[in-house]
Amino acid sequence: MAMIKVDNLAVAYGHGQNALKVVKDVSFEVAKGETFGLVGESGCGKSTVLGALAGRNKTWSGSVVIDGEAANPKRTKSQLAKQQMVFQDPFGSIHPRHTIGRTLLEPLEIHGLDRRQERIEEVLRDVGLPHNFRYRFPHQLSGGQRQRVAIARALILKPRILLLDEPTSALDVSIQAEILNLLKDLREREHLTYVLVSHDMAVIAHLCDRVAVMQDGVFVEVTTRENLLKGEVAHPYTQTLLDGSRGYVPARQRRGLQSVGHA
Ligand SMILES: Nc1ncnc2c1ncn2[C@@H]1O[C@H](COP(=O)(O)OP(=O)(O)OP(=O)(O)O)[C@@H](O)[C@H]1O
Repeated sequence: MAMIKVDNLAVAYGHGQNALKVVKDVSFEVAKGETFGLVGESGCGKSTVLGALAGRNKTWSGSVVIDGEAANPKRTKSQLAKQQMVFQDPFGSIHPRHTIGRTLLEPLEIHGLDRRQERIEEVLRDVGLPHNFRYRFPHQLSGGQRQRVAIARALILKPRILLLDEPTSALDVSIQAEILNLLKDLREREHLTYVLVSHDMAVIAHLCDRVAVMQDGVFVEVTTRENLLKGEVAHPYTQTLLDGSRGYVPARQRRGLQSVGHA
C-alpha cells in the first residue's frame, strides 16, 4: 500500500476571477520508505504541493490519502503528527529566544506525550547532537547544527513521513553532504517516507528514488534516480534542468555528495 496517494490535486490562491491556479491536477503515489522528489524552477508550485500534504494549505481540491486514511483539508491532531515538515532556513523556523530543549518540548506538550525529557535526549542523540545542546540557544549553533535541531523537532513526534522543503540549500556544500547523510540514515533506521522539494538536481539525484519534474503547476515527467544519473529523460524541460546542473553535479560529487548517494 502506498504511504501517500494523491489524485487530481489542485491548489489556487485567491478567489473568483483573481484566483491563481498554482497546482493543476497533480497525481502521484509514494511507497513506504521511498523518497519522492519534486524539482522545478522557483514558483512552479513545489512548496504548495508540500503544504497541501502537510495540512498547512487548506484550499486544495482532489484526494490525498496518507497511510490509508483520507486527509481532509482540516486534519486531526494524529493526522498532523504523522507527517512533519523541515524547512530550508532553520533560523526562521526555530524560535530564536527559546533554548533547544524548549523548542523540542513544545510539540510534546501540544500532543500530550509522556517521557518528555527522555524523548528530548533520545532525539538529540538520533540527530547526532550532544544532550547538553538542550540548554543552548539557536544563535550558539552552526547552520548545520540548527538544521539538525529542526530535524529533531520534526522527528520527536515519531512521524511516518518527513516533508523536506529545500532542507540543505541554506547550508555550505560540505555541511549539505552531512545533513543528506543524516536524512538517509534516519530514513533507514526509522522506516520513514520522504517527499523532498529541491531546485538542485544534485540533491535530488542523491536522495530520491523517483522525482516529479514540475513546470507551471503540472508534472511534466516522473522519472527515476537511475534515469536522471544516466541522463535518460523524456521531457525537454527535464533535459534543460539536467543541462543546467551539468558540471556542477560532478564538482559537488567530488566534494562528497557522491559518497552520500551511495552511503
Ligand atoms: N500564500 C500565497 N498567496 C498567493 N500566492 C502564493 C502563495 N504562496 C505561493 N504563491 C504563489 O504560488 C506560486 C507557486 O509557489 P510555490 O512556493 O509553491 O513555488 P515553488 O516551486 O515552491 O517555488 P520556490 O522554490 O520559490 O518556493 C508562485 O507564483 C507563488 O508566488
